[in-house]
Amino acid sequence: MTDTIKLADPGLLKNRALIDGAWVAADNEATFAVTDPATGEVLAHVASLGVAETRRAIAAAESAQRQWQAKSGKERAHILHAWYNAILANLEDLAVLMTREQGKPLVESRGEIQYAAAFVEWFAEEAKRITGDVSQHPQADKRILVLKQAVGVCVAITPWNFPAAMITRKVAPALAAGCSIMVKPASQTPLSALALATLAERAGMPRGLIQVLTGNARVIGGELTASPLVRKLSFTGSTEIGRTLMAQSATTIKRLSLELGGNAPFIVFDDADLHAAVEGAIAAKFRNSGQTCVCANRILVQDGIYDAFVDAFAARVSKLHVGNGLDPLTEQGPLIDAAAVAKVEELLADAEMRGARVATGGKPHALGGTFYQPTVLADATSHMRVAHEEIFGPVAPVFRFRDEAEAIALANDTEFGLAAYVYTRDLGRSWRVSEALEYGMVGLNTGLISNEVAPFGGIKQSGIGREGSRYGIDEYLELKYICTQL
Ligand SMILES: NC(=O)C1=CN([C@@H]2O[C@H](COP(=O)(O)OP(=O)(O)OC[C@H]3O[C@@H](n4cnc5c(N)ncnc54)[C@H](OP(=O)(O)O)[C@@H]3O)[C@@H](O)[C@H]2O)C=CC1
Ligand SMILES: O=C(O)[C@H](O)CS(=O)(=O)O
Repeated sequence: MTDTIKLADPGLLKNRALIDGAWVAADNEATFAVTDPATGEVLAHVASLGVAETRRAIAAAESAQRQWQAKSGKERAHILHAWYNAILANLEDLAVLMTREQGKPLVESRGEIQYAAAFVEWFAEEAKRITGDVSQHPQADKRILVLKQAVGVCVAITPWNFPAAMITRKVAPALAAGCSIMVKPASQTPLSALALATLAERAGMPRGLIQVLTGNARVIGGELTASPLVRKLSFTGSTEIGRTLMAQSATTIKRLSLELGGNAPFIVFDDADLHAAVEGAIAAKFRNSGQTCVCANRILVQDGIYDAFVDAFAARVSKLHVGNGLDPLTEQGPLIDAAAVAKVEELLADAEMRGARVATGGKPHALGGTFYQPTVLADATSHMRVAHEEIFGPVAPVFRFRDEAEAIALANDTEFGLAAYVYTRDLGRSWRVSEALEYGMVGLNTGLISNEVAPFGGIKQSGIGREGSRYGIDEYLELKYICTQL
């Protein structure tokens, strides 16, 4: 373990996986490197588990789950609240760890830790409110009872862009429902998951209930999806991998929650508040340097306000401060890796070849590495790849539209259906457009829609199920119907 990460509590920096309450190296001692995307420094060499370790984890998960589901919701809530408090008590260390391994500005990392903790707090409360019902039977001498019971052994496979929130958004409802869960974090950002699991241990979480399996995704994922003991998979990541995991889970008919890719339209009508729309577009596009699934991927602006919007938006974007996430002035960190930069460059070249105009940015940043200039592209059209592919970087293509009908048609012209945003001050239009948009989530005059109380998720090829909110715990519960003779 290198000493490049300075934490108040060095015990939070783990490079071993967590199996059945033990911090273990791989059986063959294999490791993989975790690097700082801003500097290229190697932060840690983390255990790279294989099949045998994964099978041991599955056995431990089954045993732990049987004991855990026998506890009351109140008992489960008590431990979840302790975990919530432990996360907040170590917020600064967790934020520094995240910025080092993922690159986002420290202020965003702090925000994500609070967001991650909020899911633990929310589902600690939900744990005590799992109810069923008793109904009349068609026959007077019988009764219908409906219980909600834990799904059982669960798996979470999570992405690098939100290394803490995507863990607790799955682990918290699973534990609240009485499940056990094995987490396979992204190999680029495992340190946050390992730190969260360390805090869960300290909070009194029983051994084997949360396990963190680091290493080769295909090997570990293959074992987890093949096992009939695993009853549920919750995945956040690309649609491509979501399809793979869905297919692998079909053999054993697992329950699935899939949070996949997006292609969010950000629609600005002539009657919108221009300043609010520009600020909303900044928030929706450039959070995490554009590396979120709900980022505005296409900015659609009505003809009457188009030029004024592009000028104001480009002026604002040109002032975004790019730098190392540890620098308090930084508003835009590096992209996660060179492949992400290459993808952005490819999409930009295609757009410019097909007539887009760079209003600001458009090149790798002078800092080098994976830093990229926040970019606004004017005169974007549906003939360009940026109209149909998830950019996952700090590039905002701005498209024109004439009227409401065209805006809705353009917005819905995609296989994705995660998030959409609408800026208008017309009440009727806000209802008509929100209802017509084929998306799981709509931001009305706001560019920030994510919180623990809202049902987060998409339709079409953006996924299945909802996370957070009072609906999120149902993903980890089964209904049991009991018919009783009086
Ligand atoms: N809808 C949503 O909420 C979100 C969607 N996304 C989408 O994910 C993409 C970017 O995130 P990214 O992490 O690159 O997505 P990936 O789908 O590549 O990876 C996500 C996770 O899946 C794992 N994984 C990759 N291949 C396999 C496999 N064959 N079997 C099992 N697990 C596998 C990865 O492990 P490893 O790192 O070891 O390869 C990682 O932990 C974008 O498309 C983005 O839109 C991202 C975040 C949120
Ligand atoms: O991984 C993501 O992109 C997150 O789901 C986005 S959010 O929940 O932070 O909005």
